[in-house]
Parts: sequence; structure tokens; C-alpha cells
Amino acid sequence: MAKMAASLVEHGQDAFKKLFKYYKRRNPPPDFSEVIDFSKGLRSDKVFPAKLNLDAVSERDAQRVGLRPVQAWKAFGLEGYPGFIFISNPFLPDAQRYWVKQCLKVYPKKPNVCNLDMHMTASETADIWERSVDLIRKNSRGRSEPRTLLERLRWVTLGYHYNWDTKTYSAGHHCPFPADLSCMSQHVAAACGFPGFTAEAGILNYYRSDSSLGIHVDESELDHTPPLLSFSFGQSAIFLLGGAKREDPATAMFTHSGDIMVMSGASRLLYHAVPRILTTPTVGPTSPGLPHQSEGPLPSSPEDLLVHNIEAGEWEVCECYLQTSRVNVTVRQVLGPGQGFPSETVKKTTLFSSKGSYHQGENIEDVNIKAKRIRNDSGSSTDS
Ligand SMILES: O=C(O)CCC(=O)C(=O)O
Ligand SMILES: [Fe+2]
Repeated sequence: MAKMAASLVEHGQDAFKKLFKYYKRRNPPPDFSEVIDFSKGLRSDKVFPAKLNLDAVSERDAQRVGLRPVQAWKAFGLEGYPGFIFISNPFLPDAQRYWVKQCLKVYPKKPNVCNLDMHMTASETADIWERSVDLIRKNSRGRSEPRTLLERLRWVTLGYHYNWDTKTYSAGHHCPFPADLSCMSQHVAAACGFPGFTAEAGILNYYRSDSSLGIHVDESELDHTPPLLSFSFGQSAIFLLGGAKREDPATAMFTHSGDIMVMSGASRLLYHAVPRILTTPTVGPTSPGLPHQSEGPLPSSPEDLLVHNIEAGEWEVCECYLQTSRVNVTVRQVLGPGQGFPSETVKKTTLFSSKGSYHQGENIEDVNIKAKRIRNDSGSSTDS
């Protein structure tokens, strides 16, 4: 089986698509032995330690956003992918809980935009968390139908809201980017050698255990010099990193809870995909970094600490949700320094951003292909 995965890579022709299908397959299950696992350090000969800028972020600034001191981060590069940096869970004990809570409770709130807005009124989507918590708490693993709004959440956009139809950002469709996530992203980017990074757009993807994300490249940002940052929480997944062309072969790696990926330089515009979320039927964490038992509270709050310990009741809901889910946050800088949107994009916004018409009259498959959205095994749309 391991040979099979390798031979798919060697044959070139549509190698990425074949690898995607291979890792997505349930029956028979794929062999994961060739998947790079950065949590195991330098075990693979393709993995090498990445150099970070150790002075870019003070220990105090890192702590403020829930990160360990940069000196303690385990950061890796991957042979053949210059500019790709994988940081294996650099979060302080319990800090992930804060970020998970933000992703589930805070960022889906208005004025941010989510998939549920496309079919529901503003008042119906006003408090997704509050409307979901009681049922999530009574969670029974293994059921297939999502019962709550939180379980039907597929994406949230922050800052400059990504328009899935036109594949553009625009000046007219924008709301303030969350200050905490902006600050954390700035520190991660600075440690990776990008001190001027500005978080301008965010896409949160909410994956259920049968979800996948198709092969795509993130090229809608107007400047590709700044890196793209990716934060993963919850269940582990297989992430495939390909080449500059869609059919180029790809490398498979695990992403676990707390892991950060940085796509910069020559790796900024590489094709990538998430063919599979890895969940096991056992209760408790399956992802090495998933916070389960309290790992020890965050340091008692200096006044300016951005992350804080969350309430036990809130974590109970997050933990139930994460037993079958993965949340990924990508943070992007859209514009170069001093750059503005071309007037063309502003015009397009008026045409396409009216909420009622978003995705309407379109075949769901077309929308999924165009917008490279998350799909479920059943093939059903996860856009609603
Ligand atoms: O979920 C992931 O790890 C990748 C997400 C992604 O590629 C995207 O949002 O563009
Ligand atoms: Fe992406």
C-alpha cells in the first residue's frame, strides 16, 4: 500500500488528483505510513529545522497571544518546498482553548459573514453559539445529521470578506479584522521573517469528520509577497501540498491541533488540499495537540493578556464539537503596502455582494468547484 501512494506520485499525470482520492478513500483505508508527521520531529529525511527570527517577538508578546517563546517553537522546512514553514503546535498549555472558543463562539457573530447567511435571515444567524450549545452538550458521537447551526457552519470570513462567486476581495465588503487574531498572526509572521505582515482577510473552514477541501491555490490576494498563515484546531487531517501546476505531484502531511503552516515565497502559490479528516471512534483527543484534560491554566492574567482561560461550560461545548470536527483558520494580507483595490473590483462588489443573490440559481457542484469549498463524502453541499 505504501508503494501505491509512492507510485501515484511518480506517474505524474494528474498525480495530485489520484493522491487526493487515495487519502480520501474509506474502503479499503489508505496506508498512512508515508505521511509526514512533523509532531515526530526530524524523522523524515525530507524534513529539516527551519530558521526563525528569534528576536522578532518578545517572550511577553508571545505569551500575550497564547504562544510559547519563539525559542521553544519546533519549526520545520520541507525539502523541495522553499518558503513553506510548519510549526508544530507552538501554543502555551490551554491557550488553544481560547482560540477554539473564538472560532466557535465569537468569529461567527455578525458583522462577520458565514455560509448560513446565504439561506437564513440575519436574526436567525445572529447567535449561532447560543442556539447550538444545549444540543451540542448532549452530543452523541456517530450521528450523521448535523442538528445545530454550529454543526452546519462551514465557513466564516473576516476582514475583507472573500466573495466565493467572483473569487475577489473588495473595498466595499469589509469589516474590522479581530484584533486578537490579527496580533497573533503578526507575531507568527514576524517570527517567520515577515515583520510587516498585516492580517486583512480571514477564512475559517469548519470540517466535519467526512469533509474534504478540494485542490486549489489561494491567489485572490492582490499581493503575494506576504505569507499565508494557517492555524489548525481539533481533529487531525491529511494536508496535501502540491506544486505550481494543478497536476504536479503532492506531499502528504498530518496537521494536528495547534499546528501552524506558513506558505511564503516560492510556496505561497502552491496547490494544496485536505482530502481527509482523521477521527477515531474512541472518546477523547485523537489529535496529539488537542487540549483534553486541562494542561494547566494560562499564566494569571497580566492586564494586557489577550488570551484568557475560558469557562468550563464553554470548553465542554467546544470539546464535544471538536470530537468530530476540525477548524482551520487562514489569515491573509490582501494588499501590498500602500496598494488599493482596482476600481474594477469595487464595481463587481455592487453586482455580486447583495446577500440574497449570493450562490442563488447556481448548481451546487458548480459553486463547490468554483469556490473550492468543503465537501462531504455524501457529495451533499456543505454550503448551507
Ligand atoms: O484546512 C486547511 O488546512 C486548508 C485551508 C485552505 O487551504 C484554505 O482555506 O484556503
Ligand atoms: Fe488554501
